[in-house]
Amino acid sequence: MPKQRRRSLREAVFSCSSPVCDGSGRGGGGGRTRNFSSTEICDDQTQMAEQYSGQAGFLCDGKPGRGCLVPQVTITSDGDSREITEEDLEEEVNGRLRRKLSNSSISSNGSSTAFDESEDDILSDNETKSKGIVTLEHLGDSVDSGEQSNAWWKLKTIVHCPLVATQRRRLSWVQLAGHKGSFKAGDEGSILKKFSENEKLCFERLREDTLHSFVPSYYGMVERDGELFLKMKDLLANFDLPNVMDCKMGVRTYLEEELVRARVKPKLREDLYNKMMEVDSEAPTAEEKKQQAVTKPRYMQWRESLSSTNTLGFRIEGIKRGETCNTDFKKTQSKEDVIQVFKDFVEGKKNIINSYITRLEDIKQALKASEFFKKHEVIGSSLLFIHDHKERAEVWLIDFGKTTPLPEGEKLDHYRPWEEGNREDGYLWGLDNLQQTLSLLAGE
Ligand SMILES: O=P(O)(O)O[C@H]1[C@H](O)[C@@H](OP(=O)(O)O)[C@H](OP(=O)(O)O)[C@@H](OP(=O)(O)O)[C@H]1O
Ligand SMILES: Nc1ncnc2c1ncn2[C@@H]1O[C@H](COP(=O)(O)OP(=O)(O)O)[C@@H](O)[C@H]1O
Repeated sequence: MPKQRRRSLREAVFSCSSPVCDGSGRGGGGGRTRNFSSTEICDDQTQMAEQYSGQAGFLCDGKPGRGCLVPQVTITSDGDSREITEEDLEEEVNGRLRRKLSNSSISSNGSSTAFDESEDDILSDNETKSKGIVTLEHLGDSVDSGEQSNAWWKLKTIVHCPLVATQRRRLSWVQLAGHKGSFKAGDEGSILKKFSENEKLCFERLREDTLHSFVPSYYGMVERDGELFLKMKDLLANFDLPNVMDCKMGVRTYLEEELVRARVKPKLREDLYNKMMEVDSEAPTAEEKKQQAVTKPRYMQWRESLSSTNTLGFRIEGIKRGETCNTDFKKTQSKEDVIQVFKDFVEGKKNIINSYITRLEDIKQALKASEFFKKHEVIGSSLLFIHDHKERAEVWLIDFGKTTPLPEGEKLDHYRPWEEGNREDGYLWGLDNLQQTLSLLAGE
């Protein structure tokens, strides 16, 4: 998700093109979240809950032999959370909201369009960098150090505790990709994702689209502790210790405008250079080594060519399987490797593979019928695969932070190869390949 998400509540409220909350009550109404009290869990876990309390969340790391930190969002110090309502509009008019939010960390000079920051504006602080930045120190006790050479990390402390189902669920929420600190726990069955104007608009448009039943329900904007969030259905909520896979779709993972921006005003990124070096110290060119930095498109293109993004039109970002989690798939490129990863993920269970195949076909039909899909460049969006031991299996479309509308009257077919200017994303080509991959697995 792009960094443009930090905008003031004022801008967000006034730029809202449709009613702020859908009024469906699906998200639990008042939006006040429930504190995870340590008295609700067994004594052994009290300390753990306190330790996690207030963290932004755990994130899978992606480094071989480094930790995967699962459920940060599940136990947060709740703070005050409320939905942004029509009343806020009035309060804003009366100038009171600003005072209420005087300690807010939201920037008050956010941009007016979704992606109009210069390269310089993008990501200068650690907090907003994407996965790979992990609050490892907080998970020390739950990581089995005997497995440090293994990309799969156990989450022993977390899942072996004698908790009731809801508590177990809360403790097993996982963020497999994306930006550290993006998510917080919402009230029952919902999660909060850091506000992005662009993603909000997508959610609003998707409500009216054929795709709506394949996208997490959107419950509107909420404000918590002075920060804005999008409230949505927690797709893991109805599963018992689910296995989860994030597959990033498309042949391209950056926006054309990011490319243009990098050309006009290149921003050399040391953090991306370091991420590159961690995977392959031979990857940077001599010049990049000298600069100890790369541009974002260069990094993104390298990630695409290393993984299956360019060759298959999708890539595996991360997996949680049982008690373990792995985001070390940066070099998973060949069809055979991808099949093997899926095979391990579904533990060879045909029912699950078949449910996934059916669901993907339904998704494809919905995409082909979707007005939204025709008119949007879908970049960086993922399919989230979820199943559990009862062999329930679902696939959902998530992450619309970089899904952008085309100019009026233009359409994409999502199959054509990308050339700069045509804005094609290869989404359907990737979906065909994904379906084919699962069919090959089903036929084994
Ligand atoms: O997966 P790794 O190799 O860590 O690279 C990440 C992902 O591509 C992020 O996309 P996503 O959020 O879809 O996972 C992207 O965020 P954007 O979505 O903002 O492009 C990050 O850009 P920066 O956040 O600029 O570092 C980039 O560093
Ligand atoms: N609605 C949801 N329900 C459950 N998990 C989710 C949901 N949305 C996102 N996630 C988890 O969070 C991760 C990152 O989400 P994403 O929207 O891609 O964040 P970002 O915009 O920071 O890239 C996903 O890989 C998935 O594990």
